[in-house]
Amino acid sequence: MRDLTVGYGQTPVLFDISLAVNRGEIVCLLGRNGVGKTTLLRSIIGLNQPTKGSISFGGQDITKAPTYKRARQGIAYIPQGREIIPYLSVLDNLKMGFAASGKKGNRIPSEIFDFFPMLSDHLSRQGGLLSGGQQQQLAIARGLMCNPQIMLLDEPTEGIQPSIVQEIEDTLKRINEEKGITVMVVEQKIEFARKLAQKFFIMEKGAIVERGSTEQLTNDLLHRYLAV
Ligand SMILES: Nc1ncnc2c1ncn2[C@@H]1O[C@H](COP(=O)(O)OP(=O)(O)OP(=O)(O)O)[C@@H](O)[C@H]1O
Repeated sequence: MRDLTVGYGQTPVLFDISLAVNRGEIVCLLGRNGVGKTTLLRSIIGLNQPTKGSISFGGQDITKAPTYKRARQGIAYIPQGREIIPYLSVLDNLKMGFAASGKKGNRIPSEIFDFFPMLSDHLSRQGGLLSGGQQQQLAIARGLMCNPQIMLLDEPTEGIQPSIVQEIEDTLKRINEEKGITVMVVEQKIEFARKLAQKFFIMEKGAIVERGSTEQLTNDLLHRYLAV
């Protein structure tokens, strides 16, 4: 991403953001509420359009590509709040991944149940009847159905009980290691982000103000940019 400037109407929200994520990395994006983290992820998948700057993915300029093409090129977006379709079954929620990837298919690959064994016990249940943690796992699994190269996750641990947070951390690590999928995660839970990611970016007022490897994520930085 180079010099990306994005706004809502006339109001700019992201200012000249430049950042790079290498293939196979896990990176986290941190910052207080309202600094622009969600807008940044939405810009990568094409739900917000920049007024300036560019985004390239796998060497291709995707700045003007529509969202569905970005999904087909290998970008999966797992939004804040998960956006499971509540009245569809777990199975049908998963099958939506076929539509997003542009590939025809009817059978859910077994690896989905290998990463998320819980789902196989609930395939015929309505998605909206799952717990928050189970819905989050379903949302990640639905993203994985698109066979992505990168997964963008917006606060995957929000409102989720600690045991499931640990499961999500372990599964994301496995997905990264076993499938080589790059992961970019927006997080408020610092310990989760620290354990999961190798690199961090901190945002403040629509700009990246600090970046580095997670070992460099000192308490001083956390206090300065994340304490409320
Ligand atoms: N649809 C919208 N229309 C107008 N302004 C918006 C819209 N969505 C977000 N904003 C504004 O853009 C700014 C950045 O919001 P954004 O949701 O990207 O921040 P965030 O860091 O993800 O916050 P949070 O941690 O609360 O999710 C905020 O000032 C917000 O009020």
